[in-house]
Amino acid sequence: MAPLMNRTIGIFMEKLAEQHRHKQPFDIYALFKRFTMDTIWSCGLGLDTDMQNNLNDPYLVQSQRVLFRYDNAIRYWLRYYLPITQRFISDDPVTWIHKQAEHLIKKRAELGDTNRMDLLKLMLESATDDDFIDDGLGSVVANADMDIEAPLVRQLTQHEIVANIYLFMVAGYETTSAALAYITYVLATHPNEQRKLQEHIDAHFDHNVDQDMLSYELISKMEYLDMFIRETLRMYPITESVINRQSSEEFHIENVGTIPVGTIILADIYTLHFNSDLWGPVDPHTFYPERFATKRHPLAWIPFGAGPRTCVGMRFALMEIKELLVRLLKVYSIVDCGESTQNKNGGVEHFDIQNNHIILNPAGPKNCLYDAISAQTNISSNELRQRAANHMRHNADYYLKMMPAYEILV
Ligand code: HEM
Repeated sequence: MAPLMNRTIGIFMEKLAEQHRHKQPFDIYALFKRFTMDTIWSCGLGLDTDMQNNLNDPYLVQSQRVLFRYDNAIRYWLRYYLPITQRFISDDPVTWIHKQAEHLIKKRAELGDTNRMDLLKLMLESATDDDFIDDGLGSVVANADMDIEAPLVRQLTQHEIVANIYLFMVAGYETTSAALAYITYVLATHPNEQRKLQEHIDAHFDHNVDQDMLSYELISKMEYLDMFIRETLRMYPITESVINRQSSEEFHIENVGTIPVGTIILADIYTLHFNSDLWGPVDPHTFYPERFATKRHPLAWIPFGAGPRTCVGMRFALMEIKELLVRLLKVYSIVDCGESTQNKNGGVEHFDIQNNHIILNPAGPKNCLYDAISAQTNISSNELRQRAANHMRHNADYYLKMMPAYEILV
């Protein structure tokens, strides 16, 4: 997969260089989104897309529409209740992607064995021609005799491969680009930590020799880089409402009460990630990557979830983020353009960290999360921030008591 990712990172660096030539602040989050979409289609699904150059790329357009839920809901409603509108309304994006996925599988099968190592190839290698596999694992009813992990011999039907292609696209695009945006935000607002990270990268990299991707082995040895990303995801977890489970049996928690069967339990990730007992002695509100050098509770950090249903793309996402950051920070520095953009004399010289520096508009929490939700609802982003803060306060005590139960459940 490395050469495939190298290609999309290469294009990203070209786009960055183009922006750099303008010497103007810009929104790097938009570039991250195109980069992650390009990477997931290319490394995961075997297409040589060029979404970073071509904003009209149909895969980019349709994939982004999938994520715009209200648009889809209205489309569905119209097509269902007013069939006459079907002629005028284009296919919904989900169907479009499913059709493309079927086409991709067929094309790959016709090509036979190729050298291209991507997710699709791995899935096809474990495919079966059967339409349905009755292994009992599709059942939602808990079964004491059932293994938690699927047996290794388990094969994938064509339908499952199509569904997985779709799932990877949805799960792997916005998450990773938002993570990159938060990291950029932290870099811009913590110049000392940024310098430290750049020195760390320089120490592992020979600038004169290494132009391409770092090997998996080398990048795995870069501990500070790893801690930097983990600390960012601790403070800015992307998917705070995704990690939930349903209790399959009744259980009791001291000082809380009895939790009935079927209760949906949502992990309150903010409370967990900002708990000073779990993350001290340095204040959890301080950005301090070195806190990861100390061994913590195994469930204290869960931006990718936990247990058998943990994020399957975690390693991929971390690798993608690391490779991109190494390339980016080798050449550029990220500069907060908040006040400096207001300065008519230019703030560039002021932040002379490396020879080749750039002002980027860091897409921080403001840009990434609340504004995106706000755009899809009628709730202002300030109101959403307020609600999130209240939610965190309200849940703090309760969640702490829930922790041991959560440990059992995952
Ligand atoms: C920074 C990036 C990412 C974050 C923060 C993230 C986070 C998560 C979280 C919290 C879950 C739910 C886990 C649970 O309930 O315990 C999840 C599930 C999942 N993620 Fe990710 N993810 C990221 C990147 C990716 C990527 C790049 C892919 C695909 C290549 C991916 C594919 C999936 C899939 C398929 C699931 C469902 C797993 C299952 O239910 O068995 N994710 N992710």
